[in-house]
Amino acid sequence: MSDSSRTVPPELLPSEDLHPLPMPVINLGHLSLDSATRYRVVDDVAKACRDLGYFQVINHGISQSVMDCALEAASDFFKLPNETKEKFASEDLRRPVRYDTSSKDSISMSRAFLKHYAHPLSEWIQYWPQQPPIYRKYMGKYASEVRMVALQLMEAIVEGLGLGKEYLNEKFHEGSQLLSVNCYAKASQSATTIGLAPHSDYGFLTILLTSCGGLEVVDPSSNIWTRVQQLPHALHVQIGDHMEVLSNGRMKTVVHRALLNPEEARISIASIHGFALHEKVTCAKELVDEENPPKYKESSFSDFLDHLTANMDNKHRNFLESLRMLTGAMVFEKEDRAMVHHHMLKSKVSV
Ligand SMILES: O=C(O)CCC(=O)C(=O)O
Ligand SMILES: [Fe+2]
Repeated sequence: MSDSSRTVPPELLPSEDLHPLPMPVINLGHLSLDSATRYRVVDDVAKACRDLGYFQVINHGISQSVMDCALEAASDFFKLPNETKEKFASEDLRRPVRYDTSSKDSISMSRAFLKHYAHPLSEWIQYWPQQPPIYRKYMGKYASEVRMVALQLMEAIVEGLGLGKEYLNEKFHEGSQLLSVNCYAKASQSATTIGLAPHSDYGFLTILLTSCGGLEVVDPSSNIWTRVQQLPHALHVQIGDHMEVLSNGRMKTVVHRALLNPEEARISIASIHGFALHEKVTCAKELVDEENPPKYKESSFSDFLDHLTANMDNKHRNFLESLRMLTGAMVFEKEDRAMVHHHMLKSKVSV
């Protein structure tokens, strides 16, 4: 990418439609086969996380009908009358359930979303919408199954980082799961095609289920927006801010956005996995040495929520940047990363 492109506003950067970059595909079922096969899959996951930060998983154990039912429950929720949905409207980021329409964000006008916690399910499900009647059952089933996928992936990722399969296992099991359930209008010719502005997710891992295309990710080697082409039955997985911190920068958070689909309205369900609310995430001490000093300050999910609240009016300041520790040796890397964060101007970090 030439230097001049650094001045182009991110929303005007073209998507790499003609030459979609290869998307690694991980067969999750192979993680539980013999140790040589597992080793190869762990290696593939580690490579995908280091080189790109995103990949797709197939053979993940969630049936198509469970995925379809979750999408149907979400779609039916957004069809409810506004008065019903707005009962969940709140500015308070710590509410168990929040409904909003993003209309305060200047470039995200066409998205409505519902966010709620999902783990432990028995604690949170009582707050979820009771309408449509299928919502709790279908979304609950998907939430618990997708959490199992996230736990298997976390094991593989920490193993791939050389930390061992059991690393932080208990904390991941006790961790939080946040569902971000999004509904985007069909693109109309007069309006902007951006549904959700560029941002990164705060957690370790996001697993995304969508009804049709619209997600784009920044390819880290070219800094070009890349359209994600979802394989049938696959789930899209991407690294979040806290994985960049844990891996001490070996893995990078993924900047992504959602465009409106010109053919149909779109539903997406992002399942974001992190530690429990007050549990601090630090750079793994095993990945810190003289050559690799810690690059980020410790932080928790709760710190992230505080950061969002404090920066409501300053969307230029993203969470990960606020954690970055600047020492002389890191100035280079900071410059290197400047382009990626350039994509996030005007962005909203996503809860
Ligand atoms: O709708 C999508 O494809 C992305 C959703 C997303 O990034 C989020 O909810 O954080
Ligand atoms: Fe996101």
